[in-house]
Amino acid sequence: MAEWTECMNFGITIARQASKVILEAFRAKKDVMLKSSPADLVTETDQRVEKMLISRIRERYPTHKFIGEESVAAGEKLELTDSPTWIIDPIDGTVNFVHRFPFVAISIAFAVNKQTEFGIVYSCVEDKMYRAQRGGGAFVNDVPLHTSGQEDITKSLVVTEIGAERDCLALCTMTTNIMNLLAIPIQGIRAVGTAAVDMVLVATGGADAYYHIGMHCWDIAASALIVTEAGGVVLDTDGSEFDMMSRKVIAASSMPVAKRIAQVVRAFPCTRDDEDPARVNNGGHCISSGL
Ligand SMILES: O=P(O)(O)OC[C@@]1(O)O[C@H](CO)[C@@H](O)[C@@H]1O
Ligand SMILES: [Mg+2]
Ligand SMILES: [Mg+2]
Repeated sequence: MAEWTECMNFGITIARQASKVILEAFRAKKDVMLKSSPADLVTETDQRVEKMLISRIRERYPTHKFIGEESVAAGEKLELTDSPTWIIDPIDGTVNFVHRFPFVAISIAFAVNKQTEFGIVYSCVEDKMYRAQRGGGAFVNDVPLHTSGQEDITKSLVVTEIGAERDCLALCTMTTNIMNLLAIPIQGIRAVGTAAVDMVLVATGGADAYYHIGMHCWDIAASALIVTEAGGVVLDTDGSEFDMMSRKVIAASSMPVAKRIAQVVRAFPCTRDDEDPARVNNGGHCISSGL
């Protein structure tokens, strides 16, 4: 664990440097481009920040590998090997960034032998640096994090997102999931607009669970470790073992809450992140039957 502390501290330093670029652009006029749907946005700042992060890391660690959201969008192969790999979302919450909705995060995970060794989520506008090292606990601005420990779904506040999909199957599936959870009943549904921040809210105890279908490994690899190091549970939406490439996740305060959500939530068909992009419709989004 201590072996990668120096890497994590470097990641925190460059996340703070990148945040300055994001916050300066946050207030400026933006040129917005579309990716896989009218709600899947990217800006020049996303691309510039990712290039900046990768070049600074590559300069210091020339043998390390990268999985970056915007590099993959530009055609780079998404492959997690046993090599030390930085998994980066330069701006998680680009729709928020474009609208100046004040929740945008830089998400940086670091994996070796396909196991996440540390995760960093920097919520830039809030100036909250969430971090965790495997086996070392989870922190926000150096204050220890603990989940709520809530075991009763009827006393739970659940975070999710509608995501960028706009086809009927995805929208029907996601709204039905929300309706079925509310009918249990749970005490509320919230959506921040960034999967990384949604998930670290579970680590803070401010939310009791987060679930989503359709996000990518770069959105959640860092926050998944932050949740487990804060005493939480991270599973696939079907209740099986979490796999950052599956594009389906439940993060919860406890196993009973996680399992209860897995009983209720249904997923729409989603190609894995590490599947051949040629098999994927909509340029990387989930395949739907187009009902
Ligand atoms: O594209 P971005 O900004 O990096 O990611 C935005 C995001 O957090 O929003 C969606 C939920 O609305 C998730 O699928 C995705 O993780
Ligand atoms: Mg993202
Ligand atoms: Mg992003």
